[in-house]
Amino acid sequence: MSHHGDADASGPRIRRGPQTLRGAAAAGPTFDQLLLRSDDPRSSERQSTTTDAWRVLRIQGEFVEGFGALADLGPAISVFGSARTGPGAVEYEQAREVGRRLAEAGFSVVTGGGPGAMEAANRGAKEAGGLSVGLGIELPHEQGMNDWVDLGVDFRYFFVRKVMFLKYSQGFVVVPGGLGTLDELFEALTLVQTGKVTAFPVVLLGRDFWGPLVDWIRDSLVARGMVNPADVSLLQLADSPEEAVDLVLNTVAGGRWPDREDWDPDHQRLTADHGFASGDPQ
Ligand SMILES: C/C(=C\CNc1ncnc2c1ncn2[C@@H]1O[C@H](COP(=O)(O)O)[C@@H](O)[C@H]1O)CO
Repeated sequence: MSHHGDADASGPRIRRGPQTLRGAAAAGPTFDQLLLRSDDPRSSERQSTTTDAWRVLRIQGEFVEGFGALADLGPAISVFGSARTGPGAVEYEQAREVGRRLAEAGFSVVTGGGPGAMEAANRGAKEAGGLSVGLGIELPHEQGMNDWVDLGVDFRYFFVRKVMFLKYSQGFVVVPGGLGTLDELFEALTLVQTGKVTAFPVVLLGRDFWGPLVDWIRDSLVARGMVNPADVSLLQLADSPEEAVDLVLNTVAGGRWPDREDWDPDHQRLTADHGFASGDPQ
């Protein structure tokens, strides 16, 4: 699907679930906006209950579709990063190289299916002959799945989509990004920290970009007792695509990362000596 020509005389194109809409047909809220609004003018208690009940079924259907589409994916790494990093930018080329190296190592590459770093990682994977996966999201005025996705699944709900990233990936490479990237990064870290998932490697590519965030976590959050020092070691910093891919794949392949034995149930956190083979995140 090309991105070109989306905005013409009839206005920008948006997607609502399986529908692609323009102009008058695109008026009105998205499914996410309807779900999350608290001031729905149409909602008597009965209508609201009925509507939400149907939404639950739609959400259920989205899980079923996602699980069905991805069940046979095999080894996969997710790449998160800015939707706004354009071709030619250093970060775009780095994400592309990450996608390429992961594919060459036999891993499927999973992204949010959008533009920027997502497109770059999908592109690298496809160029290397790997399976390039996009978990798209319905957004107002979204541009649609990028051209480099081979297996694309669209979601209406961010939270359903996040489950798919976490369920079907053995690790994460995170390239520079904004709020969406931070959301995905911290979702993964929180689930590891709280023992909701078996831990997996999280590699941050770009020491200049991510270093200050890791410093802040250690110097402020750890220093104030809000984060266990061991949790900081869940993050691994890399300077190059090669290093990022090596770190994530070494950890997946043979590294020892936290499992249930490293979980301290009394304190609801990882023990400090779990031996995560991450190297120094500083
Ligand atoms: C803003 C633009 C396009 C938005 N399209 C997106 N499509 C798919 N996934 C997206 C999109 N925007 C954000 N995401 C998800 O969040 C991460 C990037 O967000 P950030 O705020 O840019 O860091 C990314 O990993 C996606 O999963 C085009 O102008």
